[in-house]
Amino acid sequence: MAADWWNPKGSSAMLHRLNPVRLAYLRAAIDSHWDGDAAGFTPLAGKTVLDVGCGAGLLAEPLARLGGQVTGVDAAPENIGAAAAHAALTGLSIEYLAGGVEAIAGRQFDLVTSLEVIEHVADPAAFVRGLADAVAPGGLLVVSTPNRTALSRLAMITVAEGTGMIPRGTHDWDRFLTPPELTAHLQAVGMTVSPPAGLSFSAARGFTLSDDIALDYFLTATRG
Ligand SMILES: C[S@@+](CC[C@H](N)C(=O)[O-])C[C@H]1O[C@@H](n2cnc3c(N)ncnc32)[C@H](O)[C@@H]1O
Ligand SMILES: [Mg+2]
Repeated sequence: MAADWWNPKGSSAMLHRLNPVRLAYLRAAIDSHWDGDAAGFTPLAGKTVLDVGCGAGLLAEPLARLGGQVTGVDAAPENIGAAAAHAALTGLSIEYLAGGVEAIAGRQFDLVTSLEVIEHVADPAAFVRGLADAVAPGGLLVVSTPNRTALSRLAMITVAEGTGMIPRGTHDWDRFLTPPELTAHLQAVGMTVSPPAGLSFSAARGFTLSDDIALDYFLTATRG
């Protein structure tokens, strides 16, 4: 699967389709948190960024293009191999490390992202603690994940896995966290959490940012 990551029609097709929408969300979160200029090209200039569960770098690369000094970590070494190979092709300087968040060994970052990862981890409370510990004072954490609803079961398991849009067995619906559950995990480690933003899908418009959090959502949290 590692080599297939950057194929927009391959097994990560869904993540490719999510990318424009989640970059728009991240851009707005970055500009609002650091009071940036929404028209600037490099809102992350001078900022360190950690992307946890980076896969082959689908998000890490655009974050580097926004000016961030980006580190990506992923539990699967073959994904890190694919990520490093792709960054070399595109000429981007990104630090990639295999492992969980512990791979960064106590370092802290201005922006920490972990999109579509926590639904795959065995111990979400411990994972959230690791994310929070990696956020520098004054920093920002952005997480996205599927909600645990009848809609997410239908769309992501029955339809997406049933038709092969997402590889079968990718998701365990019972592990999905609702926004209140994920918010509670973040608050338990001292983070201040903003209300969730929805990532919804319609046949006519594809993926869009919306108030509808039934399918998938973002949470933004700050230290303090
Ligand atoms: C669905 S992919 C998302 C990739 C990327 N964040 C994106 O949205 O394009 C989930 C990734 O999380 C990684 N992963 C799962 N559990 C992890 C953990 N505990 N620490 C770091 N990476 C993890 C997997 O290897 C996989 O690459
Ligand atoms: Mg997932």
